Order: sequence, then C-alpha cells, then structure tokens
Amino acid sequence: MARRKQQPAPEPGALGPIARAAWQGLTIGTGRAVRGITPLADGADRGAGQPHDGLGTLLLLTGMVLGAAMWTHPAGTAGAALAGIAALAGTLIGVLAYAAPAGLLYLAVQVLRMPAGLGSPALIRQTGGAALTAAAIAGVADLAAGAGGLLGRITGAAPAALVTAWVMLPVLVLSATAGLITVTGFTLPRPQPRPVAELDDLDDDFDDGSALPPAAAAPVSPAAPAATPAPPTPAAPVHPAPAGATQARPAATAAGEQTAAVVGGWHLPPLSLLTAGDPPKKRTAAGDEIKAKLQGVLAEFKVNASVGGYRRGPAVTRYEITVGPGVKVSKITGLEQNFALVLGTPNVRILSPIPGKSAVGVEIPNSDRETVSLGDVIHAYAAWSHRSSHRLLIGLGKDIDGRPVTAVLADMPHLLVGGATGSGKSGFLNSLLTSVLTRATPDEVRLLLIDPKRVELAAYTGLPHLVTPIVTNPVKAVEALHWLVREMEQRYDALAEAGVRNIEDFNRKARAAGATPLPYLLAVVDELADLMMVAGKAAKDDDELDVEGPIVRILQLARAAGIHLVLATQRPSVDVVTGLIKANLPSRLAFAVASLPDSRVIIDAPGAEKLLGRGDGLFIPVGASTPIRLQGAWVTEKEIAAVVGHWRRQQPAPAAPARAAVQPAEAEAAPAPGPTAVPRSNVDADADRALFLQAIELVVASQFGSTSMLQRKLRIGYAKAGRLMDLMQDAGIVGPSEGSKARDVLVKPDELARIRVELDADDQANADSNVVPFPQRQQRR
Ligand SMILES: Nc1ncnc2c1ncn2[C@@H]1O[C@H](COP(=O)(O)OP(=O)(O)OP(=O)(O)O)[C@@H](O)[C@H]1O
Repeated sequence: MARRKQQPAPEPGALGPIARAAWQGLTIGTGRAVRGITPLADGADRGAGQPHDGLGTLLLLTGMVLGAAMWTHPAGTAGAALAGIAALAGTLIGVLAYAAPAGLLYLAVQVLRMPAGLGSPALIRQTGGAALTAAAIAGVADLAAGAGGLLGRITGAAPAALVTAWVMLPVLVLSATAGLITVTGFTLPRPQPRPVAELDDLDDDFDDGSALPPAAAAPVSPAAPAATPAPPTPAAPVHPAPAGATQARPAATAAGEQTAAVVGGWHLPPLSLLTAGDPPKKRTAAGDEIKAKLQGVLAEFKVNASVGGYRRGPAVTRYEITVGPGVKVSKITGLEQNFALVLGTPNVRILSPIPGKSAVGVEIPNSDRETVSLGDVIHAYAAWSHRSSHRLLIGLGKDIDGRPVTAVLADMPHLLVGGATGSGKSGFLNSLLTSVLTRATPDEVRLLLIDPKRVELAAYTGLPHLVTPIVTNPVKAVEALHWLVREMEQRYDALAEAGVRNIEDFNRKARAAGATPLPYLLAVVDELADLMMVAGKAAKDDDELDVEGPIVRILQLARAAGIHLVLATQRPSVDVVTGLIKANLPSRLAFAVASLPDSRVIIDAPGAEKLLGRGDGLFIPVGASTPIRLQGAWVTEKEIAAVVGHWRRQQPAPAAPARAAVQPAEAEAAPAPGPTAVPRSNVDADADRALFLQAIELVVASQFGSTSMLQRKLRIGYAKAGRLMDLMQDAGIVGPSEGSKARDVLVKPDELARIRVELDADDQANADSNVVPFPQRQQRR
C-alpha cells in the first residue's frame, strides 16, 4: 500500500462554502470525538484537527451505511436504497459483505487516531493482512458455495480452473492464516538508533581477543606504559564483573558482553557500570498548554496554520505547525519573538521545514528536562557490545524523538566541539572517552589526551590506553602534536611498505601474517585556544611551536593512518578555529554559545546561540547539511571512575618497583627533551633499552635501515619498529624516512662500540634527571 503523506479532506465539489464548512466541521468533530474516546496515539492531538480526518470520516460513514445495509432491513425508500447497496456489496465480495462494515469501522477509527493515517506502519500491516485474509476467504467461499462474489471468483474459481480446487483450497487456507497472523502480530519493530555516521561499519581489524597474539600490546611508541609487559592473561581473571552485572542489561547486550569480556588478555569493563538516566516522558500537561498558547498566537495574528502534534525530546519539545494553503512560511517564522514572549523563554528555535516533513517546527525548552545518560544510549543500542562494530563507536546522546544517536569517530574522521562555559563540552568529552573505554582495549585504541586546563581530563590519569601521561603543559602539548605528525608519517611509511592504503587493510595483512595490528590513535585536545596561544607567543619562524601546521596536516592526512583528532574549545573565534582548521574539519558539534557569530564559527549556521546549555547540542556529521539537535549523553564522575579504575587495575605491574614511575606532574617538571621524548613512565625502560640496542646492532651490521626488517627480526609490531627507527634517526644512526625506501645508515659497523658507550652515557644522564632514557634529537626531519 502506498504511503500517503497527507490526505486532503474530500473536496465537496460545488456544494459551496457552506457545505465545505459543514464538511470540515464534521470531519474535525468526528476526529476529535474518536480521539476523545480512544487511547491517544503517539504524536496525535485530541483537540486539533488532523490531516487524515477527512478520509477517516469518509471510511466511518461508508462503514456505517454498509452496516445498516447488511445488518438491518428497514422498510420504505431508505430500506430500498440500503437493499440496493447490500446487493451491490454481495455481488462484489459475497458473504464478506457481512463482515466488511466492521473492518471499515475499525480502519476509520485507526485513521482518525493516528497522525500518519493510512501511512502508519501498524495500519499498513493490519490492512494488508486483512485484505489477504478477506481475499482468501472469498476464494474459499466461492469454491465451497459460490458465495465469494466477484472477488471470490478472482481468487477462487479462476485459479482453480488452472490448478484444480484441491490445490487452491490449501493455498487459500494458508493465505488466510498468514493474513490473520499479520493482522494480529501487531508489534512494531523496536526503534533503531539513529545512525549518524555509518553505524555498523564492520571492522574486522580487531576480532575476538583469541585472534590476537598473546603479547598483543602494540604500543604506539615505546614510551607507552603498557608496551612491554604483557597484559594479564585470560587465565588470570583480573576483575571479574560484579555479581549481577549483566542482569540490569537487555538480553542481547548481556550476551554480547559475555562473549567480548576478555579481549587479547584485557578485560573489558562491564557495561552495567553505566547506569540509566531519567525515563523518557511522552507528553505532559505543560506540553498541551504550550501547544494551545502557540495556537493562540497564530490565531491572534490571523495566520491560517494549525499546531498539530508535538514530539517531546529529553531537553526540548518540537511542536509541528501545518501551514494552511496560501500562507507564507515567513509569517510563522516572523512570529518567533511573539512565541518567545507568550511562553516566557528566549530559547525558541524555529525550523523551516522540519527535515523530511512539510511542516514548520518550533522547539521550546522543557521545563522538566530529562538527563540522558551514556548508559541509556549504550543500552538502547544492541550492537554496542558486538565486537564487529567499530572500536571508535561513540554514544552522542538522544535526538528530539528520543532515539539514541551514535557515530563512528573514524568516519568523522575528526571532530570540532565548541561551546561556552557550562554548555556541556566537557560532559561530551567524558561520554566520548568513556564510550571508547567500554569497547576498546589498549591494543586497539591508544589515547593522547591534551588538557592545558589541567582539570578536565584528570580523571583519565593512569589509563593503560594513554601513549603518554596526560599532557597539561601547553608547550609540551604543541610538542605532542608534532610527535603525532611524525607518528602519522611513520604509519604512512609502513602502509607504503606493506603496499596498502589504510590502517584497515594494513591490519588485515598484519593479522594474516601473525604480526601485531596497529592501534587507532585518538587525540583529544581540550582546550584548543590554549594551544593557539602558545603559537601566538612564539616567534614567526619557530616551526617547533607552530600549532596550526601540524593540526592541519593531521586533519588532512591522518584518517588512513588510523589517527583521529577531537578539538574542543570554549572560544570559538576565528583566531582559534582558523579558516584552515575549519576547512579540514567536516564534523562539528556545537553546544550553547554566547552569540550568533560563535555559532557560525562552529557550524557555519546560526542556532547554537539558542541552545540551552547542559548538553543541548547541534551536531553536523560529515556530509550533512542540516544539524541534528541532540541532548548530549551524560556520564557521572562515579561512572568514569569505575570505568577508568577497571582499566587502571589492569595496568601491568612495574617491572622494577624500586624505580617509581614518572608521574605526569614530575614529567612536566622535567626539562623539555623534544617531541620524541614524550614524558612517560620508565616501567619498560630496561626492556626498551635492550631492544633499542638490538635494533641499532641489526641496522648498523646489515647497513639496511628498514622498519619492516626490524619488525621481522625483532618480532615486534610496526609502531614499535617505526619508533625505534625514529629514535635511531634522533641519535644520528639513520637518515630521515624516504617514503617506502629503506633509510640511509649513517654509522659504519666499526663505530658500533663507540655508539654503545655514548648511549650508556646518555642513559646515565637521563636516569639522574629522571627523564626517559632515550637519546636526544640530533637531526630533524
Ligand atoms: N549532557 C548533559 N546532561 C546533563 N547535564 C549536563 C550535561 N552536560 C553538562 N551538564 C551540566 O552542565 C554543567 C556544565 O557542563 P560542562 O562542565 O560539561 O560544561 P563545559 O562546557 O565543559 O564548561 P567548561 O568549559 O567551563 O568546563 C555540568 O556540571 C552538568 O551539571
């Protein structure tokens, strides 16, 4: 059955204005009466007329007349007319004519109840099922007693003439049963989460943990704390899920969780650590009142438009205004201030049109907002715990229809988040990071957290996912960005050497060859303005403190290398979010901002200045033209602490407990050794040093500066081999990378002994200053 968008009231033709008015009155009155005595459907309105009232009334009248014709036998002219109708119905559908009035009356009531009328999925299903059953019964009646009317002849006698009645009868009985099942199987499918980016971007880079080699910790750099010590084995449970952890979860998710609980020796946090938020409310008395007020404003200004249904989201409710014929939409949008005045709120946002509808939307804040928790979003999305969905899947929040909004960061592939103080930016970053931490092990996703404000991301200290302790010093943050560019270049070299174009293909090959896959690298910067300030203060020709350059390079190139950047700022001005940065950042998320120009900086459109704060956001995913309004997911400090704690407890124990790990604060206090010496724990220093010396010997002895040779000979992952190569470059042992070619080796085999002595001296000096014992940079690419 074709889906009808709007069913205009039947045209009463030449009956004139009085008849037209009478007909409209009748349809609206009928609609109201039916909606007054039946349970109200979603989005329907008891008081106002609905677009399908005309059709519903027509069906109702037809059902009543047919009922009178079939079920009563009055005398007189009316009786004769009814008898004629009954005879016609009998000719057309045989004995079914007795049941048809009931079907028509039911259909009429449903059309009047449901705002979508015959286009409602439930009704399409029921009507289709009923039609199938009726056609089959008519066929049976025709074959059995010649009582199926014209319809029965078509479905019974005619095909039976070809295949015999013995074949047709079972077919008809089965069809009737199938139709009945369709009619009674009334359940609508569960609402699916709204896929902002591609939802189930099947990523088989990291299958089940069993597919990963036991020592799967593939560090992005040797500086990563989790690099060398193997993660706990599955045989030694680190943190069993709390009792009853899965009981609070939907069955599908719980099952997924069980199968994915241990991956590559890491235990994923139980999703039950994330709890549900406020239960959603569908409609409230306040909503009905606002609707009446909006209708009042339209009437006052004599605008022929009616406020139809409304949709209550967690933070705002969207009222749908259907515009009458010949009315300019600008008449409604021009009433924004009047709506605001009547409702006593400045935060009225008008959408013209509502995407996908021929109606104008008016969004009004809810007086009783609901908090959307990350738990709500995750638990509503059954694929969350499936290992096939992307590791960088994040829960964003819920849209105006209350549907969960999720997105894959890798598809974005980078994100700009802007919003004034208190708008919910940090809340969002917490949801983003917690999302990733529910699904990705340190072997799969590594984090680089840059937090010049020092407080926002402190809760993530000590995560095994961190490539380096949280960077809080702005100058070091800039250095970290430069490091990220080098990491990206190394990864590109590795992709070229392997003859593949992106990390997904690389990892597929790596797995097939039994090598370690590359982890995704997610860098989060909160706050971008603090970094730009460093660049602002630096001398013009000081490349080392350039911020825009490395950011733009990463934005342009890093996707294939599996590196993704999230830039957050509370100062969305053009000197912070420069034209170049913006042009390369297709995915944007705006929370409430102070002014319209700020909104334009983030989403290239007005709107964010009308947002309510506290997680009320406008999201433009890559490729989209209109923003999606969503209420950002919220995750409490307690939940973050639980998830982070779960990972922290899996942090491999220090190899040499006597040597205390360098804490972020200490690391920051140490002299800045340059980008390659990102401050780190020295947990794995000894193992790294031995590996580094081995690598030097291999490269110098063979005079062949190839990263893949190191991978093979040392049985290490690409990232580690690349990092060692980089350190050798810093130590003046090999030349810079030349794409897929091997690097020049600058040291001859007979110089090896001297190099060892020099490195020992360096180590000693570094150990004394409590800084990572890697050689200082001598050459720069
Ligand atoms: N998604 C959300 N749901 C419910 N409440 C929220 C949400 N996001 C933020 N809030 C509320 O708003 C307050 C401020 O939010 P948040 O700290 O995230 O703002 P911010 O934009 O990061 O501000 P700042 O830049 O000053 O840190 C929070 O303490 C919380 O009470």
